[in-house]
Amino acid sequence: MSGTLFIIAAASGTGKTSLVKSLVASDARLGVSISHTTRASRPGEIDGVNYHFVSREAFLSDVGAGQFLEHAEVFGNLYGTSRRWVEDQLAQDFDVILEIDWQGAAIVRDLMPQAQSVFILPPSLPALAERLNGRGTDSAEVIAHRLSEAIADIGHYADFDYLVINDDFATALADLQGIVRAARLSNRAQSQRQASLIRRLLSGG
Ligand SMILES: Nc1nc2c(ncn2[C@@H]2O[C@H](COP(=O)(O)OP(=O)(O)O)[C@@H](O)[C@H]2O)c(=O)[nH]1
Ligand SMILES: Nc1ncnc2c1ncn2[C@@H]1O[C@H](COP(=O)(O)OP(=O)(O)O)[C@@H](O)[C@H]1O
Repeated sequence: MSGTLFIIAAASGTGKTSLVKSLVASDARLGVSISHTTRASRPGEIDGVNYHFVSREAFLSDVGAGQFLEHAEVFGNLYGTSRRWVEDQLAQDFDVILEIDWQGAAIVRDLMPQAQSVFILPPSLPALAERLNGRGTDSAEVIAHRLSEAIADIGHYADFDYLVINDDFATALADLQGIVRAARLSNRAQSQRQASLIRRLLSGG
C-alpha cells in the first residue's frame, strides 16, 4: 500500500496555503511538498519552510537533471515539485499534498491518475481582492497581476475531483478533512481488494 497524493489548487489569495497549513497541522500522516521557486521570498517566509527559494539558473539546472515531478511558470516565476521527496513519502505510506497551479495539476494527473485533486473557490471576486490586499505581502502591481489571472485560473475548476468553497474557514477545513478521510478509505479498500486477488491467484484459484 502506498500513501495518497492530493493536489490542491486555487486562484491566488483564495486561502489555500492557510487551509493546507491547518490541514497538515491536524493530521500526522499528511505532509505538504515544499516547492522550489524562483520567486523572491515575502516578508516572513523562510527558505526551506515555505519554499526552497532558488535562482533561475539553479532551477533550470534541476529541470535538466529531471529533479521535478512537474514544473510550471506562474505569474512570471518558475515553480516545481521535488520528485524524490514525493516518491519517498508515498512509498513510506505517508499522504502528500501538492499545493500547485492548474498547469502542474494537469501534469501530475497524467503521471499519477490516482491522485485526488481539489480546487478551492473564493466566495466572490471582491472577497478575493480583499484577501490579497489584507495579506499585506505583495505590491499593488503583483496583486493586480494575480487578480487579472483569477478568472482564468477559476476556469479550470472542472478538471478537479472536488470543489471546496473557502467562505467560512472552519467549514472549508472540515470539507478538506472529509476529502482526505474518504480518499484514505478508498485507497485502503483498493489495496485490500488487490491483496485478496493476489492471494487467490497464488493459491491457484
Ligand atoms: N506548478 C506548480 N505550481 C506551484 C508550485 N508551488 C506553488 N505553485 C503555484 O504557484 C502559484 C503562486 O504561488 P505563490 O507565489 O506562493 O502565491 P500565492 O498563491 O498568492 O500564495 C500558486 O498557484 C501556487 O499553487 C509548484 O511546485 N508547481
Ligand atoms: N476563509 C477565509 N476568510 C477570510 N480570510 C481568509 C480565509 N482564508 C484565508 N484568508 C486570508 O486570506 C489571505 C490569503 O490567504 P492565503 O492562504 O495566503 O491564500 P493563497 O495561498 O490561496 O494565495 C490571508 O491573509 C488569509 O489569512
